Amino acid sequence: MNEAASPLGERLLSLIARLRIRAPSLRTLRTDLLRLEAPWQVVVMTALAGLCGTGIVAMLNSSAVVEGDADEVLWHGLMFVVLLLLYRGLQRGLLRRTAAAVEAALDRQRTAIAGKVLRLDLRRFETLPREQLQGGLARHYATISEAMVGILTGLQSLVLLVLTLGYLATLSVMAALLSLGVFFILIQAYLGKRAELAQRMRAAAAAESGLAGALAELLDGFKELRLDHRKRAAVLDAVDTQSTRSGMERAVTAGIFGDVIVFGNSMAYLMGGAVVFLLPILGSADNADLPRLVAVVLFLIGPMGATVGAAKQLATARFAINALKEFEALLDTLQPPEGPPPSLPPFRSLRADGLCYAHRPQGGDAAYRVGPVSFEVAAGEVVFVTGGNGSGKTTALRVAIGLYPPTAGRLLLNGTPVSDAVQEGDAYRELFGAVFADAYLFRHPHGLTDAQLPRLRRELEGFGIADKLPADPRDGFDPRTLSTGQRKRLALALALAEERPVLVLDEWAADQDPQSREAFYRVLLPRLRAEGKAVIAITHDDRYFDAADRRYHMEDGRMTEVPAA
Ligand SMILES: Nc1ncnc2c1ncn2[C@@H]1O[C@H](COP(=O)(O)OP(=O)(O)OP(=O)(O)O)[C@@H](O)[C@H]1O
Repeated sequence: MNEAASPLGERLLSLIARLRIRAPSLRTLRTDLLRLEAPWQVVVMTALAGLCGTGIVAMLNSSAVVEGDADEVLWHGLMFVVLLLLYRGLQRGLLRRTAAAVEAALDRQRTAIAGKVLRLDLRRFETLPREQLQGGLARHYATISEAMVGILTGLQSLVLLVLTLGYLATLSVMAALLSLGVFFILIQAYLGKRAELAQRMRAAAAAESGLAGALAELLDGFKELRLDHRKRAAVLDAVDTQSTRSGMERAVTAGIFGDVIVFGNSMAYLMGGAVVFLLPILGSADNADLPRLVAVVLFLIGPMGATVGAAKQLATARFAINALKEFEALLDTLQPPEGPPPSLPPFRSLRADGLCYAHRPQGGDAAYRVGPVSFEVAAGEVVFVTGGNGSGKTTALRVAIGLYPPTAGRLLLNGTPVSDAVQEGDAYRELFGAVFADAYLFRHPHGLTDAQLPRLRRELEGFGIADKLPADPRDGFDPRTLSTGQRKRLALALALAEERPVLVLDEWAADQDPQSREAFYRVLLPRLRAEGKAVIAITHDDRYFDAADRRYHMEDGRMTEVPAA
């Protein structure tokens, strides 16, 4: 579609992000318009719609209608119908076109941000708060979409307001000046509340994040909560506290907006009052003109209300657009350098030589250190990594397979040191097929080629779970319909089907029944060895330590080689 190539949506979003309501002066108005680079199609259509709207008022209010000249009335009536149709067509076109363009821009923005999140390395990804990720990938877009129609209608109303004021000036300059004065008072009232509004919106966003955290506990811990009424009460209490806080913040924000809107409405009536009661005193209008002037002023009330009402949507959308911008800027600072994808020689061996790594919370001291870690594995070898809970096995392997960057030491591939650029590249990480202890299963066999599907089927049959998946796994499956052990089998079958030279397994057999565990150590591992795979397996199964060619033991983050059996 045309929209995809057009930057209209992006320009509208940028316009909204930068749109500031401030005390108007000709100088700021001019620089604003230049800086905003408002898309000309939208400007032209808005101006035309505004002209039509003003024309409608002029027709309704023409002296001919007031004086009852039949021919003129007919002519003005026809003009009225034409203008009304035009006005409706332009408004509809404008709303549809701009809404579609903004949605397309939001779609592109979300895809770009998701791409940037996916390029992050694991260490940096883990530093991003969950709420910020949810906002940057989902919540803010909905907020902007919902605010869009109100903002666009408000912008149209503002143009209509200005043009109708111009029309009013042709009837009575003093009446137009009085109305303009009232409008300025209204803008000043909004400006007086702006700082408080911004502060309240930030507080509401923080409260919303707290609520999202409490709700995540309610959903993720549902099973545990079903078993314990005290836990349920505690979680409900947390949800209630956060929900009340969030609701209060929103109510205060709505109250401030409400004040502005109510003030705006009364100001609009004040405009009518000023014209009726002040103009004759100021001697600027004949009493005969007053009904026409009042009619125009009353007509201004609608657009004025819509313009003031749009201020809330504008502030909300601006807040969300700026939050997205900040999130994207943060992602940009965390992006790894783009290097040419290095091609690697066929895998023969991998050696870790004194690798070290420190878990470091953002800006803080190292929370936990792993290292030095040294081990070796070659094609056709099985090595085990053993050690107590928290001794650093998982972390050590994450460093070795390129998920965490080492702070010291080096990796050697086929005896050649692996450069930082290679270690950070996809080609290095794609040497490894992995089943993590908390393996995540996608609903489709992403990444598997057609040629790899027959192997997947064979492995699924070998694990006795072929009937749990559709005949063609590309049709998708629901991992929740599998037991814990079956999920691990599916994860291993998928990893085997990928045919990567090194297989990394984190306590894979821990969830398996005794027969499957026996088959894993006595049948599968020898088969993989015979296929020429290198296998690195973390295990606590001391009964089967003899199934490895070598065993490395970890204690307090340090790794040493010990006899396999
Ligand atoms: N993201 C993190 N930030 C800070 N510390 C962490 C992080 N991940 C792990 N740790 C710490 O690193 C240490 C090693 O964890 P690791 O998961 O590597 O242990 P493990 O030997 O695999 O344990 P287990 O056998 O229980 O799986 C633990 O003390 C853990 O608290």
